[in-house]
Amino acid sequence: MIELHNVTKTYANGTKGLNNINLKFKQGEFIAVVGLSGAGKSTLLRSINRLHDISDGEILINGKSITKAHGKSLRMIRRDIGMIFQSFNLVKRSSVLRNVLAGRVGYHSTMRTILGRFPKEDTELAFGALERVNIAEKAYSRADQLSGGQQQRVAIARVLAQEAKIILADEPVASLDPLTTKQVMDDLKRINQDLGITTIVNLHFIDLAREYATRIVGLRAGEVVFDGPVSEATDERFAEIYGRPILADELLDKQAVQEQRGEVLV
Ligand SMILES: Nc1ncnc2c1ncn2[C@@H]1O[C@H](COP(=O)(O)OP(=O)(O)OP(=O)(O)O)[C@@H](O)[C@H]1O
Repeated sequence: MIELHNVTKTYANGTKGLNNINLKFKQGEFIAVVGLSGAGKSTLLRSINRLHDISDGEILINGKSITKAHGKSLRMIRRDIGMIFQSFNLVKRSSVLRNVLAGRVGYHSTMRTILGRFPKEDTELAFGALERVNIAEKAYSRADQLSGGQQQRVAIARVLAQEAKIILADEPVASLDPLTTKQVMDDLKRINQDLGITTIVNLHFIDLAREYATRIVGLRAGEVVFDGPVSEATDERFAEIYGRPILADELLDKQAVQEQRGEVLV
């Protein structure tokens, strides 16, 4: 369970990234967070694993306050939370396997991980993770020799090797083409269903959010303006929330169709 109680994040320049947010996410949920650019989606995800310190309120992860934790207890809470980024965040010149093993650093001493001495069980875990996202054959390739979709799968495998109980994915498909986007979203969904990992994904495309999530949270100007099941997250409802109709570039399928036809997006 992830609980946000009256969470506000004010940046140093006075901008309110989040304004008095209250949310609860149950174990195993697949949540899509949607909203226009600047709505606070990244701030929300980065606050949950405390990449950002919040200014007010409290965030609890399985009953433990990540807001108040420090030292070893903070590291222990963070070990259960895996992060996936738009830009993959791999060590490009390292092998795929080494990148996936990086998910194990929270379990060992710094010296051991610097020397790259991971136990045999970790290597087995890493291969299992790569198999789950269907790229075990790439284990010894250099990360930067892989396509964007494959690199994002390595990032997913790294989170699996971490044995994370929560996955936070910040626009994980924003750098990918529509076909690869669906493959990566399929991986995230399968992992969510097979392993019961709570998954929170920031998405730009509303139709993609509807296709994969079970619950949608809509943000506007740092506030929750929608929180409900996919069935209620209609284009009409979002048009109301955004104060204007949904644009083609907010729908993946429409965008793909228009791109194929060589049409200009409106
Ligand atoms: N480091 C920062 N300093 C000051 N303001 C920031 C900082 N990071 C984000 N903001 C502001 O906080 C608000 C929320 O930003 P955030 O990046 O969370 O939005 P977002 O919904 O993820 O948007 P995008 O899809 O463009 O990434 C915006 O007004 C943004 O300009």
